[in-house]
Amino acid sequence: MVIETNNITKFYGKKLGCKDISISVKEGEIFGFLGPNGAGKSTFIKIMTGLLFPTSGTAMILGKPLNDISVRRRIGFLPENFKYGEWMTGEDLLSFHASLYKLDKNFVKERIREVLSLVKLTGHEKYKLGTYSKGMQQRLGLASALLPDPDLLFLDEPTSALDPIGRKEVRDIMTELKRRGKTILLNSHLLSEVEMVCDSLVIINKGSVVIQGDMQELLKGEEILHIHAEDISGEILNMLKKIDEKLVFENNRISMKVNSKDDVQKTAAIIVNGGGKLYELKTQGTNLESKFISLIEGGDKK
Ligand SMILES: Nc1ncnc2c1ncn2[C@@H]1O[C@H](COP(=O)(O)OP(=O)(O)OP(=O)(O)O)[C@@H](O)[C@H]1O
Repeated sequence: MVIETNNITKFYGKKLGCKDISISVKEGEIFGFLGPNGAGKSTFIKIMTGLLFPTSGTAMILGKPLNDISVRRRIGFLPENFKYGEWMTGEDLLSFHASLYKLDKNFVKERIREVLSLVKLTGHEKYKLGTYSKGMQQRLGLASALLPDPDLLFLDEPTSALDPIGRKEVRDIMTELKRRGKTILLNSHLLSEVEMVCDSLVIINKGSVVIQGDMQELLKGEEILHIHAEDISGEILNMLKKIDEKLVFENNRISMKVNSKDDVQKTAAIIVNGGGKLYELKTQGTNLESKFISLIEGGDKK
């Protein structure tokens, strides 16, 4: 495991930041770290990157305990809403960060050339940051986090301010980094994006873990069936309600939950054998957004 935490808890005085967070992040995966505003995500990321001390709990990062300073060189961090001086050029910024990372001077130029190429900013390094678009600034932030060639990257909302093209560019970089064997912990509110790139995820709410696991596993199972049919009798409806008692029937359209492929086939048979005219039947898997909302809202009602 690249990250293994054990009951990480942080109190700011009496105020809870996060509580008993135990997660496992595997090598080479993109791990989604999700939760509503104020859930405790930034608190946890700050603890992992050494910017905050936990009140209690332990963690191993890249095989070393949390407070081991040697690990910091192997970690890259792109904070949320970072802001750099507009008067600097891209090259100035990367050189400055390379000196903070204490990179070998003989190797800095070559490394800057590499990270610029990775984030597709080659040729822009002599321009001032004030002339960069938000997408370019974000990619430069990523380039800076990549300078020490980290094994583990923490990305805090890397695409929230970007348009769809900018998001795709950052997504492509994440995929390329994963291809190179890097591990990424991604904090994002853009759930469709998380669904596209992440292998596993954790959702936290009010400081605590609500659910965690493999993305495919978490989204497996329940599917929604959308049906267009005419001549749906009360008898057909009653039989369909045995599959989903909360189904919705309106204007010759039925939406219902099914748990297996068998249920899909059974549904079609009930309609056709009952004399209904079936025009369309399609399945839609549970998406991360609906799962997220049901978990968070369900938790709030408790
Ligand atoms: N420096 C601080 N002092 C006191 N309370 C804090 C501090 N930083 C965060 N908190 C509190 O800790 C809780 C978790 O905040 P945190 O910023 O970690 O959440 P988050 O999930 O990152 O939220 P967002 O998605 O809005 O960035 C919140 O209730 C917040 O008010």
